[in-house]
This record gives sequence, C-alpha cells and structure tokens, in this order.
Amino acid sequence: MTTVSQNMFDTGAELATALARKIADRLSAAIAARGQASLAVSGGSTPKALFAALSKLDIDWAKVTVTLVDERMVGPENERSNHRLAKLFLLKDRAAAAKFLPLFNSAGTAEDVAAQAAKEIDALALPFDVVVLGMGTDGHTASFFPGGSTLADVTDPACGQSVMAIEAPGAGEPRLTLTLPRIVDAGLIVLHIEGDDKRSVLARALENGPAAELPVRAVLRQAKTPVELYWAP
Ligand SMILES: O=C(O)[C@H](O)[C@@H](O)[C@H](O)[C@H](O)COP(=O)(O)O
Repeated sequence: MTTVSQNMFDTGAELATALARKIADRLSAAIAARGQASLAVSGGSTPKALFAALSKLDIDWAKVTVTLVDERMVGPENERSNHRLAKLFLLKDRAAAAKFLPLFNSAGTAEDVAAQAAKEIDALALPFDVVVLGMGTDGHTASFFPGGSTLADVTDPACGQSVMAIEAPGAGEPRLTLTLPRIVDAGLIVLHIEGDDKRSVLARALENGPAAELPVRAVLRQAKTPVELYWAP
C-alpha cells in the first residue's frame, strides 16, 4: 500500500521555511553520524523559494554534497539548466560552501554523459540522505516522463545504473535522470508540489493503475520510507 506523509501549508513561503528546516536537520544529523551528507534536488520552477530558504540555514555545508535528481542535456550557462538553477538559488549564502556534483558533462552522447555521471554518483557515500522530487501535471517525477524512451529501465527497482538518459514527448531536450533505486533508497524522500492541479494528479497517482501512466507511481510504490508530501496552494 502506498503511503505518503502529508505536510500541507497555506502558502509556498510557509512550506519553504518548514521544508528547508526539515532538510537542514536531516543533513546535520547525517553529518553528526557520518561526517558527511548528500542531497539531490529537482529543478523546475517550484523549488526556488525552498532553495533560497535552505541556502541561508546555518549547517556545515562544507560537508554536504549537493547533486541533481535530473538534468537537461545542456551546459550550466543554458537557461534550461538545473545546474544553473541550483547555482542561482541554492548554492549561495551559507550553502555556497557545499560541494556540487553536476549530472551534465562533456562525455559525448546523452548515454555517454549518463554513464560518466553514474560513475560519479556511485562514488558518493550512498544512499542519499535527502532527495527532493517535484512532479509535473503529467505525473512525471525526476525525468520519468510518460512515453519516455527508457522509462521501463529508469523506473526498474533493479536498475543497475544510477543515472540514465531518457527522451520523451514533453521533456524538451534529452534528459539525464537518477534512476529509481537511487531515489527510493534515500533516507528522506520529499515530494514537493504546489497547486490544486498537481494535488489532483497525485490523488490519481495514489490509486491503482499502471506506473507508466503516471510514473510518480514508481516512487510511491517502491519507496523504502514513506514519501513526505509537501504541498501548498
Ligand atoms: O528538470 C525538471 O524539470 C525537474 O526536475 C522536473 O522533474 C520537475 O520537478 C517537474 O517538471 C516539475 O516542475 P515545476 O516545478 O516547474 O512544475
């Protein structure tokens, strides 16, 4: 049975403050326990306020590795880049001291880039302490897009590669995405969505039906810990 732990807020600002604190506490606990912590964040427009709130919190950021849940196949200067988004909104203020691991690199094709990124992700002390997911109104999360070229592989609980390339109608450029195992074995899995449309899509995703139709279902059904839903209007 899929379970989500619901954290509902009246405004995006209130959500950002509360979620930033939750993430910071989790990262600090990991640092206290193991001397380091890891955080994977999604891109898009929703997380900007969260990133700004998190960047100001006083934790030992020098011991935190930040990476991306997914990335477009573009360089960090491109306005479509999630690396650029993280640099602009998260990796500043106190969080500027964090180590950042991009998914995009100059290895060649999307598949080559994904293979290189996978090597670098696998060199981290896994599992991730915190993974922050968004969701599209088509039910995609990470770059698990409906109709995606490698959707079955990237949502396979036994997927052997930590990062894969995927192309899909509606995804724009080819994408690089963490695969399901890297997401569902995280210590804290957050699904941060805002607006009534996405709330309705999530309600549908929590019902029976194929994961391929609403790929966020793959996370909801395989998560090793209850997914923490953070929602505001
Ligand atoms: O690269 C991306 O676009 C994100 O990682 C993606 O998975 C995002 O979380 C959803 O598309 C929601 O995006 P919005 O927050 O812009 O609605």
